[in-house]
Amino acid sequence: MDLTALMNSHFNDSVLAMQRSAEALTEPLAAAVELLFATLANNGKILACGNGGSAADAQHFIAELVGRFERDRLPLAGIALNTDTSILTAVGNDYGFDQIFERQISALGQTGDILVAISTSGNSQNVINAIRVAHERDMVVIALTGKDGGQIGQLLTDTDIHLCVPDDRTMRIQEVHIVLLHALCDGIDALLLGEPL
Ligand SMILES: O=C(CO)[C@@H](O)[C@H](O)[C@H](O)[C@H](O)COP(=O)(O)O
Ligand SMILES: [Zn+2]
Repeated sequence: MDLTALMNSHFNDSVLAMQRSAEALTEPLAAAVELLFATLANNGKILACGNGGSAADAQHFIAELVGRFERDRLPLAGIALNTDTSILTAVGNDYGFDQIFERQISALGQTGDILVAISTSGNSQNVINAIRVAHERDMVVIALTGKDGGQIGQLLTDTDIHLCVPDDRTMRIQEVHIVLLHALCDGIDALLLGEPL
């Protein structure tokens, strides 16, 4: 086993995934910034969810809205739906794991809010259910997926934004997702505060 070659392949593969994503996703990413900014300016809020590494990404993104990204600014309205262990265990235990996000959207989501739905496969049932309920609330969805977009890709409407990473490996997709989420934060700050540093 040539571990050095294996480790090196991760850097090379990640660069390739970034390059392919830059070509495919720069325009919808800019549209997503405008949508998020308009929502926040209209007193809407951002709800985000995902499983596993994508749960970490969702809470990372929301922390940078509520706290800050690179520069001081007003706090922005966002909630990560995968962070409250009491809600997750109660809803998971009483209603099922597939409902852990949709129930929170039923409780908190309003027309004019945005759901940021993160799933590398596009096939996580609890994220699919979250999108269905968000649509029932007339919320717009920004979906971060990968592979072929999975069932989530089929579920999105023309008013939603689909950021589907053109790669098949979960880790590569997640690596691009974190760049997308940081770019969204930077874009929001640029519209709020002016040119980035
Ligand atoms: O972080 C990783 C793999 O890199 C895992 O924890 C991964 O997020 C989990 O297997 C998730 O359950 C995958 O869900 P999804 O991205 O397909 O919606
Ligand atoms: Zn991981």
